[in-house]
Amino acid sequence: MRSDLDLELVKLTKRYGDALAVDGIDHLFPAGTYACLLGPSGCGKSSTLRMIAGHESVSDGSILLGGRDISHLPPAKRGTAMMFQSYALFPHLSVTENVGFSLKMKGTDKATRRKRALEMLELVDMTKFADRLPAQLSGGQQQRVALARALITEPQVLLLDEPLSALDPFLRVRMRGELKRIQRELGISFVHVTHGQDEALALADQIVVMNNAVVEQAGPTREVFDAPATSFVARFIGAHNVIALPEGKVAVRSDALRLTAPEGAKLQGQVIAVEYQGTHVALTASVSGDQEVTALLTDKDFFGTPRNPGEAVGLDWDGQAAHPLRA
Ligand SMILES: Nc1ncnc2c1ncn2[C@@H]1O[C@H](COP(=O)(O)OP(=O)(O)OP(=O)(O)O)[C@@H](O)[C@H]1O
Repeated sequence: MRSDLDLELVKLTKRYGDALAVDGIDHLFPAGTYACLLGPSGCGKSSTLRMIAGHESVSDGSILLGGRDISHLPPAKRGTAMMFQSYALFPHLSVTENVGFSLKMKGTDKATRRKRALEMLELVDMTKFADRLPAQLSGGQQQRVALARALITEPQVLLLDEPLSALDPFLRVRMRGELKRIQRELGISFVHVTHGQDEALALADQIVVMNNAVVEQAGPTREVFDAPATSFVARFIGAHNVIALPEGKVAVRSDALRLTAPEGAKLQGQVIAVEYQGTHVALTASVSGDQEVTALLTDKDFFGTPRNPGEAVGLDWDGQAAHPLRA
C-alpha cells in the first residue's frame, strides 16, 4: 500500500559531463523505512543521496515524496534533511544554538528555539552538553549534535551520508544502535549511505545494493542476504560462496556448507586454510575448476572432526541453500 510519505525515485539519473554516475534508478522507499544504500566506492550512492537532498541537480528522472515532485525544489522545501559525514557544526555557536540554527533562519523566536533544541538534544541524549561549544565535544558527541540539528527541521526523510565512518569501531557500533532507536521513535524514513555491509545488515529494513551507477538488487535486508541475485551482490554482501556448477552459478551461504567424506559430496576439494574465529571456524578448500569455497563451521562441529590443510574433504549443502545467480 502506498503511503503519503513514500519516497520514490523514478528513472533518476546523474551525469557529470560525459560520466554517468547514476543511471536511471527506479526505487520506492516505503514511509517509515530504514534503508541503506550499499555499494563500493564510486557506484553512485552519494550522488543519489545528494540528489534526493537537493544538494546536487537531477540530470533526468524525478524524485517524489508523498507523490509530490520535489526534484527541483530547494533543499529546505523538500521535507528532507541531510546529515553529513563531516558534521559541519558552527564552531562559535553553542550546542543548543547549533541545533536551533535552522529555526532562527525561519524567524522562530528565541524561547521556542531553545525549547525545541533541548527536546532534540534529549532525543539524542546530549542534554548535559547543551551549553558547550563544538570544540569541547568528542567526535561521537558532535555527531549527535549534527543529528539533532538535522532532525529539528522535522524532516519526513533523513538522509545520512556515511554517518559512522569517522567514528572508532566501538563508538560506531554504539551509534548504530542509537540511529536505529531514533528512527524507530520518530517513525520517519532514514536513507543511509554506507559501503559497509555489516552496517547495512545491522541497521536496514531495506537494502539497495548499487554497482556501476545502477541498482543491482533491492529488497528487505534478509531477503537480499538470503538470496543474492548476482555474483556481485553475493560477494559484496559477504558470507557467501559463488560456486560455478555445470547447471550455472549459484550462491551458497558459507554457514550452509557441510564437510563430508569426499565420496558422493557435491564438491570434492582440498583444505587450504583453517581460520579460528572464536565461535566459528572458517575452512577454505580448493575445489575443481580452480575455485575456492569457504565453509563457516561452529567451533563445536569443527573441533568434533578437526581438519588440516592438505586434507581431502567433501562439501555439501541442502538443495534449497543454493540460489541461482542471474549474472
Ligand atoms: N562533482 C563531481 N564531478 C564529476 N564526477 C563526479 C562528481 N561527484 C562524483 N563524481 C563521479 O561520479 C561517480 C559516482 O560518485 P559517488 O560519489 O556518487 O559514488 P559513491 O558510491 O558515493 O562513492 P564513495 O563511497 O567513494 O563516496 C564516481 O565515478 C565519481 O568519480
